[in-house]
Amino acid sequence: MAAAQAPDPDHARSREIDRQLAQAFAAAQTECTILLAGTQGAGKSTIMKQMKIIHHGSFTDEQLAEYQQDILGNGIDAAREMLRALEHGGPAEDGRQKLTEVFAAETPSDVTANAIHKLWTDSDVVDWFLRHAPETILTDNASYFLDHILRIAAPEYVPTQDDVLRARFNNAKTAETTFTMTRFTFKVVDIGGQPTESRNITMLIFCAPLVDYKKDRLRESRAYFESLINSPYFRRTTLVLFLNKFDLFRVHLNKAPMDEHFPDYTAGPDSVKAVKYILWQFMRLNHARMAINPHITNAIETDIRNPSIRSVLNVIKETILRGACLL
Ligand SMILES: Nc1nc2c(ncn2[C@@H]2O[C@H](COP(=O)(O)OP(=O)(O)OP(=O)(O)O)[C@@H](O)[C@H]2O)c(=O)[nH]1
Ligand SMILES: [Mg+2]
Repeated sequence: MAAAQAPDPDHARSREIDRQLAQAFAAAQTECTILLAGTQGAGKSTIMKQMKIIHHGSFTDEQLAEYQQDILGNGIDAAREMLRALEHGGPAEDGRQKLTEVFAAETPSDVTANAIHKLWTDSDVVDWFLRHAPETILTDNASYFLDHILRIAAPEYVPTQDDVLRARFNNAKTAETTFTMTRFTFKVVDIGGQPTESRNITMLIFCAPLVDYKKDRLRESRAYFESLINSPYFRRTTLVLFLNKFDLFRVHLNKAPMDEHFPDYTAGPDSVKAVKYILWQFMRLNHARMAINPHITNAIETDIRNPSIRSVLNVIKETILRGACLL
């Protein structure tokens, strides 16, 4: 039987140094700054909303009520998008004409909502959109707001958490949030599409919308990613890549094959292979050879059985705390 090993004095000393460093670190830096970056519509504000929900609980009724007008605005924008889409050979010319007149005459009202609902549920319109898949023609969650237009236009309407996560707002409401864990305050700042030269950033989360594979916007997203991750300002920053909007991506893949946009892609409509290909497109820009943690995300997911953002955020917090020797 092997003799019990004597404690290694070097190891013990090393642990003690780690402990002292951790204490010094904790005393010196109790605030971690996390930057959220990405091109327009990538999902930064939505991720920030999820962080708020996870750390501060669901929105209060007062907070939800504040979003009422903006969400109705999302419904009206979605209806205008529907009209524009139907202009390209779509059916229901009379219904479209009627809705156009309502828009010209009315501020958003019951009449408007009824006219939108009537056109959106017209059987020819339903068939036409189903043939094309509404998610691929209309932006992001427009079809959700069209489905719910009567509810969100009702005078007594109070937004739900899902409505808030699916809506688009101007950045003023969600540009910064803080939450605490152990001795740390996490300050999350949405820097939008603006490159930053901030120092002492603990983590940079770059958000890339997978659905942009169909547009030049993926190129724009990659260029922004490349400039950030290779910047000397982030040499000591933990880098995270969120490949976001995976739910929409899966729908798009069936209607707009990847190889139509990337001739060298040959793995078909398999969404996992397609994501790996896009991930590779990002990773090959990592000239500075930084460690990058990629995650596939669906930022609107709140279902507890599929806690996409929640589990990713846990990994992120653990990574930060581990970096500070606190775990
Ligand atoms: N279905 C789906 N929609 C998403 C997802 N992430 C974001 N969205 C929606 O995409 C739209 C844009 O998301 P935002 O979070 O406002 O994007 P952003 O990056 O803050 O955009 P800017 O502030 O314009 O730079 C919103 O309607 C979101 O609800 C996702 O993973 N799945
Ligand atoms: Mg935003």
